[in-house]
Amino acid sequence: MIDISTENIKKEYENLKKEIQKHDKLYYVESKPIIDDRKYDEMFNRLLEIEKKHPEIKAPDSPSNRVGGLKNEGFEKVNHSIPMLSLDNTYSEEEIIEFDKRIKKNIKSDYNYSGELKIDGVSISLIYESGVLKRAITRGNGITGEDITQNVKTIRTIPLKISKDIDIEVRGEIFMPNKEFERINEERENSGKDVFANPRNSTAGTLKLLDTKEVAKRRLDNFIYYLINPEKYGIKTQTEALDFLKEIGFKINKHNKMLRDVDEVINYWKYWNKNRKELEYDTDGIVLKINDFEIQKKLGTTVRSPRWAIAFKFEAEQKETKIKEIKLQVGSSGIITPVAILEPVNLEGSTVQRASLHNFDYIDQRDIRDKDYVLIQKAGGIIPQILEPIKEKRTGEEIKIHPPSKCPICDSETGKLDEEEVAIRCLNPLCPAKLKRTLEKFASNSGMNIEGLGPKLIERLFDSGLIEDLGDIYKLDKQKILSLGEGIGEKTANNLIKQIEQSKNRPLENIIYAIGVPGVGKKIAKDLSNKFKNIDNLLKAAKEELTNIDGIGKELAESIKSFFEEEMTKRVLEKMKKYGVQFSKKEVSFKNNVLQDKIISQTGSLKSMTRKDFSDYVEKRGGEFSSNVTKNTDILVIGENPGSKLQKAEKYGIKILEEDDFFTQFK
Ligand SMILES: NC(=O)c1ccc[n+]([C@@H]2O[C@H](COP(=O)([O-])OP(=O)(O)OC[C@H]3O[C@@H](n4cnc5c(N)ncnc54)[C@H](O)[C@@H]3O)[C@@H](O)[C@H]2O)c1
Ligand SMILES: [Zn+2]
Repeated sequence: MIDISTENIKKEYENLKKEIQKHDKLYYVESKPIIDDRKYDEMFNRLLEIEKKHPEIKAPDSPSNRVGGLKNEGFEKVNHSIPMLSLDNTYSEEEIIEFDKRIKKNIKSDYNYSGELKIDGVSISLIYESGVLKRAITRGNGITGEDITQNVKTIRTIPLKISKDIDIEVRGEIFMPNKEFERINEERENSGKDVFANPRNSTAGTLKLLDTKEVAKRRLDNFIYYLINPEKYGIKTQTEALDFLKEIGFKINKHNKMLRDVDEVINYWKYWNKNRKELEYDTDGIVLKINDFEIQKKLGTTVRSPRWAIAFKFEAEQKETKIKEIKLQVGSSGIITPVAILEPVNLEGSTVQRASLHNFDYIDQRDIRDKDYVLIQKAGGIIPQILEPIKEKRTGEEIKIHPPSKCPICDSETGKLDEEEVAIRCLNPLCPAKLKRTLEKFASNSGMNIEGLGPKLIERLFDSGLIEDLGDIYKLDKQKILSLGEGIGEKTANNLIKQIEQSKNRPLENIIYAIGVPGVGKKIAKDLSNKFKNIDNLLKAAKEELTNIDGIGKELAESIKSFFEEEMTKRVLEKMKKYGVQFSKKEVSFKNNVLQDKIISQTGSLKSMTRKDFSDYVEKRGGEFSSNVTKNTDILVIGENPGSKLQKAEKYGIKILEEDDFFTQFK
């Protein structure tokens, strides 16, 4: 006879296992989860429950055998000195009380807890030899991790050297502050890339980057919370260990607290459950650790997690609301972003009435439809996010959202710039939506800096037909401006004309930024200006000349070239030229040209000046500063801890000079 209930359990188990494996991959490998942690934890706990009751059906490849963590090609695999474990977790007070009871039963002596915030980041092991940081390893599968030392060295709050010349291994969490998370996601959305679901995924994604320079640009931070082999330093408790770590130079979370009993634990949890949004980083619970290391040892660990610690997760507030409408917004680069307009609800202290749906893949993966009831939450405690539709509430009136084939503003064809992009764009270069936004950028401080030409006025100039492209700004005269009527007097008109006149002499880098070349921000605009000196050279630039510039890859080079090849760009530039806009870099004559026409690069940190000052130093003497080493580099200057540029320079046979020698030779 077949036992139906066992068969059913088996089926449930297999499905759960597959489902968890799928989400593990999305979460750990791709940093792109599509369900929230609570849902994941529910599935995982159910899996554990089944395995406990029916050990005979436990699969050898069960997710419960692995600790999980980030895995990626391209980094060296390293074994951990002792395993890096996960933590058991719970969402309920009862289970915390249970946990404490279990401890009490097993331990006869007095004990207390170290209460710590559970920082939602990526765990890291740091190895110091004679006080110097030698290695930084990810958790990986808990036994073997990956060496990401170069990336970790870019984090300013991780000491490269500690205050004692000792051998030591410590562990902690690398995280991305919420502000930085917001900034990066905004940048990604604007350039057509997929966004990160939360700061933790953004941290994981960043640490996996193969380009260390790119990592350095994202301001990661850290807290250290473990000391390996504390007895070596005569340390007996977790609280002492934290003090010691702080003393020798590590960053420790200042909200850690010694807790004497389960009531204090629950109060600590309650306090932070309520107040965590005041923190500038994301936390997803508290971690309780038995304070005394002797007791920790007695309790021991399982393959997955220590028995002397537990994570008590916060309630991420989730609310239900209804999508009133899905609006399509067109940005300055033509990217079409779907935005959900919601029935207003209060979520963690503020009213939420809209949430970006980011792109059409996001909608598709979660099957979100117009008029759906949806579950919302704040990512990193700040940005409202639609988690999932509540399918049970569907009435049949919900409308599936498809990527538009026509631009909602100008009705032109839409498409992708390249296969890897998730974003859909309006392909019409004259699209009014793009143009209004481009005009705003054009007039902004970093662009042509035309004070008084703000979004409202742009809108009016545009709607009245006075401006059809960027060049038309220079055709404006007082008469035309006054013809806009209401609210615009002599004074405003005169002032605007004066501002427009002055803008004709802005530096070349401002112009390059202002005309809105897709993917060209302030920094690249500056590099282009330094390299090409005038717009005609830039128009003629070969792709290789562009990719030689730091930060310009093949794709960007292509998009720059195709921008300048467009008829519309040429027409606009012609028009601007005709009306007297200056398109050359103003050459300053140097008294001292010791570095004339030389390309100088630098690696390692200099004693005497910052990188920025060094680059100015070089430029003031007629040279060109380049942040990477190519065959064309003339001199590489090396400071402390030189990086891989040194090997590159050696390979190309480039002249290498120590800092002091360089400054004596090229005063
Ligand atoms: N949404 C999804 O699709 C999905 C998929 C896989 C995993 N997950 C999430 O990932 C979790 C599993 O990841 P995990 O194994 O890192 O477990 P975890 O994040 O629940 O807890 C363990 C980790 O907490 C961190 N931590 C932060 N502060 C700490 C402190 N003060 N002391 C000690 N540790 C501290 C450490 O990195 C430690 O490894 C799951 O609980 C789930 O929420 C989600
Ligand atoms: Zn359009």
